[in-house]
Amino acid sequence: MFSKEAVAASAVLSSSSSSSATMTSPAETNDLLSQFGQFLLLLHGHILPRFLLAYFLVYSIFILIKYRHTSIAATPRSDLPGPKGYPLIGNTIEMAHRPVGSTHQRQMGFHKKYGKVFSLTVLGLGRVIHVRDPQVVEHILKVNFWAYEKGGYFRETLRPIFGNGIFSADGQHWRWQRKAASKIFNVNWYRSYTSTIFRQESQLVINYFNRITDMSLTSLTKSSVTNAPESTAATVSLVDIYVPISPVTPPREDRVLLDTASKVIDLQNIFYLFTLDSFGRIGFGESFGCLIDPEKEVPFAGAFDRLTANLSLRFNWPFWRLTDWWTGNDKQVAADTKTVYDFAYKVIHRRRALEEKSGVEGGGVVHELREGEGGEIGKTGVKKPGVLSGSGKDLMQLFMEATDDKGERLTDDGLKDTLINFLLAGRDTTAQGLSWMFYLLHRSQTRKEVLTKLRDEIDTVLQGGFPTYETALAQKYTKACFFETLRLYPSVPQNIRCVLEDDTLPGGVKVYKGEKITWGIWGMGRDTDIWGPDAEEFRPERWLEGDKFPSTKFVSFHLGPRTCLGQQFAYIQAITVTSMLLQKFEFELVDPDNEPVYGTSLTLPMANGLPVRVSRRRDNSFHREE
Ligand code: HEM
Repeated sequence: MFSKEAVAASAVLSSSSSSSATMTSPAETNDLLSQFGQFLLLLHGHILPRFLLAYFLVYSIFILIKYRHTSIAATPRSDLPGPKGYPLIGNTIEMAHRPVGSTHQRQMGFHKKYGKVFSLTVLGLGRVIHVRDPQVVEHILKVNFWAYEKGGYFRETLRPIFGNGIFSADGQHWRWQRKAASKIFNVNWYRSYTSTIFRQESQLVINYFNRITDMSLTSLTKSSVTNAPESTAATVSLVDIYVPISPVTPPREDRVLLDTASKVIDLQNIFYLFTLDSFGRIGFGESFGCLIDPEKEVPFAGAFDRLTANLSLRFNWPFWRLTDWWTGNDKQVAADTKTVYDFAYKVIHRRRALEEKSGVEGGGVVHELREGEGGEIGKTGVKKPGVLSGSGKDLMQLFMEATDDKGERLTDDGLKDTLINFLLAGRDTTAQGLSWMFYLLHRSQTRKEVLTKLRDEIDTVLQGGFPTYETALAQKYTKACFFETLRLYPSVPQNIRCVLEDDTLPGGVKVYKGEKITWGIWGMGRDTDIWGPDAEEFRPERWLEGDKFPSTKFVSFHLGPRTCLGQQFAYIQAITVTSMLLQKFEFELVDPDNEPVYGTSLTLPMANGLPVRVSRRRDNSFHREE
């Protein structure tokens, strides 16, 4: 049973003890010393590790018992119900488990079992309290806003994309950004600038669909736009703006035209291209050129998509450092971050050069957007085809002009973060909302009359004309369809805050500093306690009856001081493109009976896009000249 070393050690011990009783010579002393040295070596080489091993085992057993249902270093909340977790990792795996949609369903199941508040533990996050009550969510986001923050975990995990921008900022830094941005997102800007761009970009989608459906209507031909010179002038006209950032590009990996013969396109992909191009022009006056040829890949868009998908995986997976290193994903993230940053800095440096030349902040860029001449306003207040125009400053110009309380301006780094934060905020969210709306409008379970009512409203308000800021406000049913979509498929399906100081929630549950508190927007939108027995039904009428917006039970655009800055922007954009597409085309889902699978993201994409057949609208009594 004993190893050779242990026997030798005991021999050393016994020989040293027997010789200790007699006098020793120096030679014997040396011998004794060397034997003692050997003994220590053996102790170190054998017994000590055993001692350490034993200590380690006892400690591990203690840790295993202590954290038998929770993640390591998290103390469970004995006063709150919740699912038991696995030893040392708590509920980490089940909360990160794929497919993504199942996370929302699982959370909904836990609420059914444990009630409106439950707690669990997750590695990296510690104790996480899940809440489901609109009053509690309102308390966190509005009533006691200052007791909660985004916190370090959020900031560090998502740093490559958000940097110090508005999305991850807390405290004073957030306050400044919010104040500056609030001044920019106003009615005048929507009316004269963003609405015009939405219309023009929607027209490019129509041009593409016309090409697909073999119609030859193209008000902006491909050649007229790809040959346009790159714009650096202070005043930029429409044709100047349509500059593809990378004119020679490979075909897209994620294809838009899925089947040429039966005219099947991925509508979600089209909406991504539409919101990206729109944002390029609104953000810094240059289109990414995606809609000029939707079949060509735009490297920036590819890098941006991969980056957001990879970072969202990190957010849900505490072992990401290890797995990213193992799979080499960290290199991909670094390369994509560089592509995105390089692009942002290129835009900023161009503006700085213009600023220097003109002596005006940001270069004083104002975009003149022309869409044709000589029209008139119709009886309904709607502008007739071919008469629209607008002008305005882009986001970059407006942020370069903005100053903080001390009169200081944003640095290049600050501008880069701002650009990327707004791009992220404004691109995927609206594109996904639009995709889910087209899915809901055309799936087999939805009453046919919903689409009929929507078309009727579009035809009545627009009378065959183009949508404007004013018509978008008049289209109440269209807006209701969009909000109803976001209730069932919120673009931000889950949110989280860090508790900054101990607090008591409505209903009496205490939360403590350092805890995380989360609410599932996806689940709240389907909760029958909140929305009534028909909660799961797509029924836009509810927004025109009792459920008026804003309502504290609708949290898809958030609430309180950090409420979404772009909500009006988003629904005007959505109403514009929806109206222009439904004026001209009919859509048929390739799979009308099944819900699309959810993709991996911080937002709520469809994993496999939205394949639809597109054809020219047959019952159109209004014909719009183009
Ligand atoms: C369907 C479309 C959209 C939805 C559902 C949506 C939803 C949200 C949500 C839930 C938040 C809160 C995030 C948080 O603090 O945790 C938010 C914040 C924000 N959104 Fe949106 N958003 C949409 C479109 C847009 C657009 C188009 C823009 C701008 C162009 C925008 C700009 C912002 C900004 C700047 C914030 C940060 C506000 C702050 O922290 O003070 N959003 N949005």
